[in-house]
Amino acid sequence: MRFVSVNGVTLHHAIIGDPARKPVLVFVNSLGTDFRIWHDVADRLKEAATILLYDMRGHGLSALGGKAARIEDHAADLSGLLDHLGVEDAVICGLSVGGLVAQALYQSRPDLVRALALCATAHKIGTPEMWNGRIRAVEQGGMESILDAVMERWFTPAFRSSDNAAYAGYRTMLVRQPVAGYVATCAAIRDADYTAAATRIAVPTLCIVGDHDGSTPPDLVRSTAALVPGARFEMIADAGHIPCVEQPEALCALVRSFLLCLYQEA
Ligand SMILES: O=C(O)CCC(=O)CC(=O)O
Repeated sequence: MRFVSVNGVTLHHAIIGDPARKPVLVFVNSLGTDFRIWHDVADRLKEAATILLYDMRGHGLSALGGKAARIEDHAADLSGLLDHLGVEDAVICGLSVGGLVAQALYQSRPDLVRALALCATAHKIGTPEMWNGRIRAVEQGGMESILDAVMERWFTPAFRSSDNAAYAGYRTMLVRQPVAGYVATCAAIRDADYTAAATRIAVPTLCIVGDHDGSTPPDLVRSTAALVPGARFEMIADAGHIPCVEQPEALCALVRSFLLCLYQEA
């Protein structure tokens, strides 16, 4: 467990392996989660890559930061963290809003990005009306008020069984995220549109989605892949919005073969 101050924000992160060793694989969490969602994936991929995990500001043990952060501010946090660690070229795997941050990082600091693994994410997520409604609900009723609806988008019915302890754990993860961090990140997603930027991505890109994803459905992720020149699209069976939790083995197989192609070519 490590902490560093970047752009005046304390970021909680963890490194598995030596950051000087390639490839470095960075995982960026989704809205309402923290880097523990990557545990099963990191464990499986630690032989293939050095792994960097961090909590986006306003989530997990990272600080909220002093102002309403846009996706570009989150990308600046990530570039600051990579600069601090001396990582010069990394594969960025971002889940949902984490994938928006990955796209923003590529826009602002393409020198840091060897490739993109865009997981359950898109060039644009949701509508302003949807995000404003979500923000209002959380401000008025707290995280509990959205819990059941979020879980239906995140996980398949099979995972949402009452005797699944992991399901209970991820419910707790969501309700324990700070309201201020959650709301600020909803606003950042609402205001982000990488449609034009996606057409200018010139690094290898893998777009992945779960077949039961209720937050960024397969057709949306497929349309993002179609915007990015040469991007590959893959769908994982029996997974909702958080395939790193529900189907870590399938996700790892895709990421492992992506890494293999990248570093064999180099
Ligand atoms: O997961 C994200 O980062 C944003 C997409 C979303 O709305 C997730 C959810 O359904 O709560």
